[in-house]
Amino acid sequence: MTERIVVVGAALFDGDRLLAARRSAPPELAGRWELPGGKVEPGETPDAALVRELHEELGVAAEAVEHVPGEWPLKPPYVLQVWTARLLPGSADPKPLEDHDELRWLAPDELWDVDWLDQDIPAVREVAEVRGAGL
Ligand SMILES: Nc1nc2c([nH]c(=O)n2[C@H]2C[C@H](O)[C@@H](COP(=O)(O)OP(=O)(O)OP(=O)(O)O)O2)c(=O)[nH]1
Repeated sequence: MTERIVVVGAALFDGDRLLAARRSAPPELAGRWELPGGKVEPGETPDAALVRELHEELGVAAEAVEHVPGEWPLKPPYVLQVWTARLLPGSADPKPLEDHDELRWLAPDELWDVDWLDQDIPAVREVAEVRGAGL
């Protein structure tokens, strides 16, 4: 049995704009853009992990909204799952506190203006589809 560890990525929306985060580490990922998030810890639900990671990495209070169908392989044993998310009323604005050195809110026509990690491209495409479908 191979071990499988879920990494949750947040498709954090403000209206129709999606937050993209530029990684500052490790060297092989630095400079590329991703959905903020991280590894689900043992005993933790993915949506709780997402709320925790968004607080640690961006300093925001957010909630998971919907699971985006699909699962994308990362470097084994990791797999990426994605939830849409939104900021709670009164949350601070996101800041790149940990793991990232720049953030961008992308309008729908700017979705492909950043250099996403290769493995995030199919996930972002799926996010765009479910949002287009009115999720
Ligand atoms: N968070 C996140 N990680 C991703 C994405 N795409 C992708 O390949 N990864 C990779 C980068 C890392 O190797 C791994 C997640 O690591 P992480 O550094 O974000 O997770 P973490 O905060 O829990 O890490 P740690 O420092 O506590 O170990 O998944 C993505 O869209 N979001």
